[in-house]
Amino acid sequence: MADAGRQDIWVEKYRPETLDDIVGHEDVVSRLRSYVAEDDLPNLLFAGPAGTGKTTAATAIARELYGDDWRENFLELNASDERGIDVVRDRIKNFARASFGGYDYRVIFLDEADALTSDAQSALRRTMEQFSNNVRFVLSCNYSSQIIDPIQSRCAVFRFAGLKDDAVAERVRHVAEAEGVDYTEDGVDALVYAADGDMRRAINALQAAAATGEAVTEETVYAITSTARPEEIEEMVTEAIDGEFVAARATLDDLLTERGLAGGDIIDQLHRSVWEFDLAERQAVRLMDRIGEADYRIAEGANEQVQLEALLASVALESE
Ligand SMILES: Nc1ncnc2c1ncn2[C@@H]1O[C@H](COP(=O)(O)OP(=O)(O)OP(=O)(O)O)[C@@H](O)[C@H]1O
Repeated sequence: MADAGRQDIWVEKYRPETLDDIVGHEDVVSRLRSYVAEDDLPNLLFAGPAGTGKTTAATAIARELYGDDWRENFLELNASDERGIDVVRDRIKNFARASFGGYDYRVIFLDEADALTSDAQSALRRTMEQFSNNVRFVLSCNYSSQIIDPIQSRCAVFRFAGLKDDAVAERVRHVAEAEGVDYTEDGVDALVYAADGDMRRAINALQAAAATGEAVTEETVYAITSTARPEEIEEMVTEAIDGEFVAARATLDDLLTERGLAGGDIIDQLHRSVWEFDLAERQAVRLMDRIGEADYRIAEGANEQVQLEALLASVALESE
């Protein structure tokens, strides 16, 4: 039953089962494949943004090492589990001590390892040492810099970069075709743009767009994902650069209030597009500087609308 439910979710249904099916990350996959071939797995640290295949790679390794027995020999834990490091440690201990069905070691995948405090990471390091004979750890995090050195030095570190647009597009087409979804090419482009390298986001958006019962087009995708079209962002910036602050502010207001976009997402989109706009280099550099400032202030809790308006105002003032 539970499995049938998971199959309704396309990101699960189309999660690659083997290392070969993982899209992108060719170097990472080939190094992982050689560990599996030699049945000699070190502890691993996977670092990179969400939805790029870290969990998928860990489960693919387990499937390849243990075949049909993979579920009994693979434990997935989330480090940010609110019950804390003690519960995580207890579960690791129980799993590592249970009897082994003929394998030398089991694999524990610890997601969001960077959510652990340094004290909790030190405790984890001791646990890793305690079970180094019969457990291999795969730790997953967004930023390896958040992982304490003694853990990093005990792991082979792999970087999962955001996925390339071509890779996302290809996979999205594959899923759409397998599900018999009608789509347009501009719909795929919009999915790729909205996903920004995150395959989970692309496939989830595809499923949500397909659920409308209409063809997956640019319009449906931008509406569903609360993403501004690149042209809208460019229009807003161009207005500011031309000194038309009132018009730029109205475009911003429309994105925030009518379309319901989050200020942080607009900053991200601006950041991605700066070098694609038709701007003189000096203007692009100035804009980048303002984006950095607004991003920092928003992250510190400042009002998003005020920060974005201030960004546009400073660009508009420079045009004079
Ligand atoms: N490289 C990839 N190739 C094919 N599909 C992928 C890839 N990366 C992600 N996916 C798809 O996106 C879904 C989510 O990926 P996964 O759980 O591996 O992400 P993650 O990197 O572990 O993210 P998080 O850090 O949020 O846990 C998968 O179920 C799969 O459908």
